[in-house]
Amino acid sequence: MTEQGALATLLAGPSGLGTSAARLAARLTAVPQEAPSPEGPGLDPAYAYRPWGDGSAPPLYCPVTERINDPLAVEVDRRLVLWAGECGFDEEECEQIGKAGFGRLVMLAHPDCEDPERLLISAKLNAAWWAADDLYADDTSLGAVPAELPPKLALAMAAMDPVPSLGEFSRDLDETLRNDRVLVALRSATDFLRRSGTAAQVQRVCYSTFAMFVSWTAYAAWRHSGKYPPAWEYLAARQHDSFYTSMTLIDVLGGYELTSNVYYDPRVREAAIQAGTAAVLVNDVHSVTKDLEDESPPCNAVLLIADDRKCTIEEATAITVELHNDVVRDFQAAHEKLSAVPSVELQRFLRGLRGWMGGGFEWHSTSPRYRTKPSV
Ligand SMILES: CC(C)=CCC/C(C)=C(\C)COP(=O)(O)OP(=O)(O)O
Repeated sequence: MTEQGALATLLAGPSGLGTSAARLAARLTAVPQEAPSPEGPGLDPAYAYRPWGDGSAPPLYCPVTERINDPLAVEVDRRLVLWAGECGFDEEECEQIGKAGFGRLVMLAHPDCEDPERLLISAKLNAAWWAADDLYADDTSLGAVPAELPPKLALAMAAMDPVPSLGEFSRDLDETLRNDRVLVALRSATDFLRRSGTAAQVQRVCYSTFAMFVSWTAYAAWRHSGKYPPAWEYLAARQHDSFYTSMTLIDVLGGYELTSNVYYDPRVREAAIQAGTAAVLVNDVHSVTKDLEDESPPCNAVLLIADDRKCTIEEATAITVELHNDVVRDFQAAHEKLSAVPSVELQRFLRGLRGWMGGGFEWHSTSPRYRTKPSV
């Protein structure tokens, strides 16, 4: 099969109702594959076993970090904090946003973007998502109340994806959208994305955010009832509440577009969800101490596995690391398979997913947000 044929095969998809998944799978396996490396996938120099935390847990198998440019991170964070103030966050909140280093996160996670203003697209959206996550969903000390979350998220959707006017019924909505700093941030960040992204890219960001919100409401129900779920159920929700949402911006920041039919091709989507899930498991292993400090701890893979298996946090951490490492290996294999497809945009995007994981690891390892408080 020619390389053009491989792309056509990838994009052709099933041809009608009743076409079985097996037929699609057969087509995809027809994509010519590179001979597997005799050393095995683990020795790809783009990946490494990376120690993390205090070094006592097993290392995370993770892509290496492609770029560390501290002056660029400082500049993105400077612009981000100014924007946060314009959205209505107070001085202390702006300081917290600056300290967390969401600008540094995007510098690390989008190695193919040099422009601080373009990086700001991702920095603003990530900061706005985290503000909603902390203030509405997770952090009891910041006023998050599980029973109040769903209606807040409905308004968050209206902020990102403006609804047409309904005359007098829009007045209160408009006022609320102007006066709540989280909603202002979500609206402003999405408007900023609209200046550079195509309609399809913007809507893709909105809808993946809304899917993430559904998972947040599941966590809220579990916290409200005090009936925490088994780990498998949490992980099913976590796959739609992952850094996949942040990764929807990879091509926007790279200055190209992965067209929707390629972006949503099941093979590409699977690889993207694997990357997002792996990256968010890195978040869960780094968040354990922070989450345990909450009087009603948010859901976290390590804590739920410990509860399920009646094991220690250390044992549950090791299980979570192993799960993460398997997901990364699955992503690596998917990337290798798709590397035969002759699409410059697809290849850049897949590399972008890998780069995001490598940057996300570095950020979690260094952000004060996940630094455990020194014991006194
Ligand atoms: C908030 C955001 C950037 C969304 C994408 C990834 C995601 C859902 C999170 C990192 C939020 O998860 P979590 O609440 O566990 O994060 P923290 O541990 O509070 O940083």
